[in-house]
Amino acid sequence: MPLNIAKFGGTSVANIDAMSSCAHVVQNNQATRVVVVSAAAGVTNYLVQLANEELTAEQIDAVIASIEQIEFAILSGLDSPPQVSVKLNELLNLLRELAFHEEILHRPDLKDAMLSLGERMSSLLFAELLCQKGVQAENFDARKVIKTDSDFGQAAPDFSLVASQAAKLMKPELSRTVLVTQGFVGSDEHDNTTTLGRGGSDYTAALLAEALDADSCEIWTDVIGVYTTDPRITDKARPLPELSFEEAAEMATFGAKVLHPATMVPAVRKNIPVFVGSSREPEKGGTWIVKDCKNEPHFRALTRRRDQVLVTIKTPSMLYASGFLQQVFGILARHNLSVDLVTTSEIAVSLTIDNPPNSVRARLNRATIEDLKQISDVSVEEGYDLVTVVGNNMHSSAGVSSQIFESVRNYNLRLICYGANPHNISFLVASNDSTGVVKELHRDLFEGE
Ligand SMILES: Nc1ncnc2c1ncn2[C@@H]1O[C@H](COP(=O)(O)OP(=O)(O)O)[C@@H](O)[C@H]1O
Ligand SMILES: N[C@@H](CC(=O)OP(=O)(O)O)C(=O)O
Repeated sequence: MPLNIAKFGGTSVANIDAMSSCAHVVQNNQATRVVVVSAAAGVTNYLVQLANEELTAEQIDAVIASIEQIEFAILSGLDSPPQVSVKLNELLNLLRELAFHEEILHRPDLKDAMLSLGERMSSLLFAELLCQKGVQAENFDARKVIKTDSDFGQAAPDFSLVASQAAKLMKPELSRTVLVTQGFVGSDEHDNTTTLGRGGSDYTAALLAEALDADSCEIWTDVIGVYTTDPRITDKARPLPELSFEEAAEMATFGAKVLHPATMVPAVRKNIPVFVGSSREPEKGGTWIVKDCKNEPHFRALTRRRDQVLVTIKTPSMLYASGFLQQVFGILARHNLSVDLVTTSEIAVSLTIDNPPNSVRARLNRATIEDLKQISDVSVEEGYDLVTVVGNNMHSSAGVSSQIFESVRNYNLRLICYGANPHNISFLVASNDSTGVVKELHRDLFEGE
């Protein structure tokens, strides 16, 4: 019997109507035996607020009330037995306890316990909805299987442990019941709750697909596939029927929010096709992400990643010196920052760092800058976005770069990264320009066909 893992994102489980569409999707595919759900849309943002912001008691109450409103609205749409509302209230009590915990702003373990609650509530409610629709389904605690390190907020899974736990605890159940589990959530060796980073439910689905040797992994969301660019940027964007693993990984890494950047890693390891489609309009089909595509166009898609910070580190002692870059990257690694673009000159190195709001962990912080200042002059510029052209053989084909640069000739490109791999060309532009840059590129590279 083939096995499919279906993941439903936040907008797909935002309310009872959206959840009902997801239930249909599950019912229509007998192979779907594992369902991964995200928190209802908006809930994780509220939880991040409670975990990271200094709020008054009234403000905390107001945020909790907003979460309760979302969860109770779903509950009221269910014809649910009393034990579901008892369990939901237990989770909400835990939320209240953590929100008012005096150490919540300083303890990453408590933050992750809090952040997990959105997924724990939605999986409870979705499992119940499936049962009411006549599907034999059970809520399953992902923390028993998604074993990770203790890097709270961005925990890394231990693949072999995930595989052995899934084989032991999930596989034997699948002939009996559909398991509805939480995306984004795991646990470390001491059974502390961990989370995989924002958007991490896609990653959970791919990890379980790998661990359970699934035949496919479906990512159900609010768009009918992966588009040539974010359809919110231009209504000319069009869905792609097919993408390669490499192209999808580049798109995810460089900002296509529809997929978490790590999603493709387990899929590639086991060559598992990944489908992206809309849970509201499943009949419209979607994008299949596969190992080998029928064609490999130079230009496949455009992505934009917002909230980039440009850090320039400048020191005359870099001239003819060795070991300076090592020092810089050592400091960034100590502060857990990952760098995207890097350019160097004789006495300066510029690099970009992701600095999104609503991140689980503070990204660029004062302490990092202070440490960098110990070895050099540092300037920090905010207000940039990274625009990336994703495609194939871009570094080895004549005319590719001239087409791109001709298209954006009226914009100031602050930093360009070209040819580090054959699948992308990236440049940093002022945030105010990025919509225009993507639209122009889209028109010139994708709308003439
Ligand atoms: N290339 C792209 N193709 C499709 N959607 C994209 C792309 N880039 C960004 N997106 C955005 O990703 C959104 C879906 O991701 P997300 O909001 O995280 O969904 P979910 O809550 O289902 O996980 C879409 O609504 C769309 O605006
Ligand atoms: N709820 C988590 C994990 C996630 O993947 O959500 P979504 O599938 O809605 O992007 C978040 O908001 O980050």
